[in-house]
Amino acid sequence: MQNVERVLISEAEIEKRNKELGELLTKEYADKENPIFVGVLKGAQPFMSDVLKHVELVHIELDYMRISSYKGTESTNELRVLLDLTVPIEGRDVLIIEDIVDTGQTLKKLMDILELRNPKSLKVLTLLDKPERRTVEIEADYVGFTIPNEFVIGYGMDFDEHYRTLNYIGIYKSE
Ligand SMILES: O=P(O)(O)OC[C@H]1O[C@H](OP(=O)(O)OP(=O)(O)O)[C@H](O)[C@@H]1O
Ligand code: HPA
Ligand SMILES: [Mg+2]
Repeated sequence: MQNVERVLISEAEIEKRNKELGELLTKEYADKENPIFVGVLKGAQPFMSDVLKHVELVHIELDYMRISSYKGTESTNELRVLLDLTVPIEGRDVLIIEDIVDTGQTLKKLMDILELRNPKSLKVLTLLDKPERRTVEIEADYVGFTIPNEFVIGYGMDFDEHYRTLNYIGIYKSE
């Protein structure tokens, strides 16, 4: 496929890991009273839907936020909240669901915003973690895969809004 240097994580590997993560979340959130899972749009959408197929709980509320910063392969350092939660999270167990933690700027900003609303707990699930690029100190609680310092596309992740529909994760090849 054009502009895919190579496949980094196949569809089958993603599926296998999603099942493990879903089963883990099922255990972790079974006894929580009023949990809410927050998907970060747009990138986390395919991962969130697929992982939730393996979460065997019916008492979890779902909501979404949208924060955007990337132009091409670089963070603009100008983070904007484009869509906010529709419900209060005070006193609730909140799980942020991300596709990737790269510099960590997006997650840091999101956590700062949500902490101010006094949740009972605030945890993070990310499909991918790219620790080599971190510019702020922040770690996710649950990680699907730790990846090298490469720009990735597919399975929700874009290069200028393209490639999100690939069913695998590839390394982007610039011309
Ligand atoms: O750790 P960081 O360097 O901040 O990068 C990670 C963030 O960047 C991407 O979002 P993006 O701003 O591209 O929005 P999108 O999900 O709509 O593509 C990704 O979905 C994460 O939210
Ligand atoms: O490697 C990446 N690919 C796509 N979007 C991203 N946003 C942060 N890092 C990445
Ligand atoms: Mg993006």
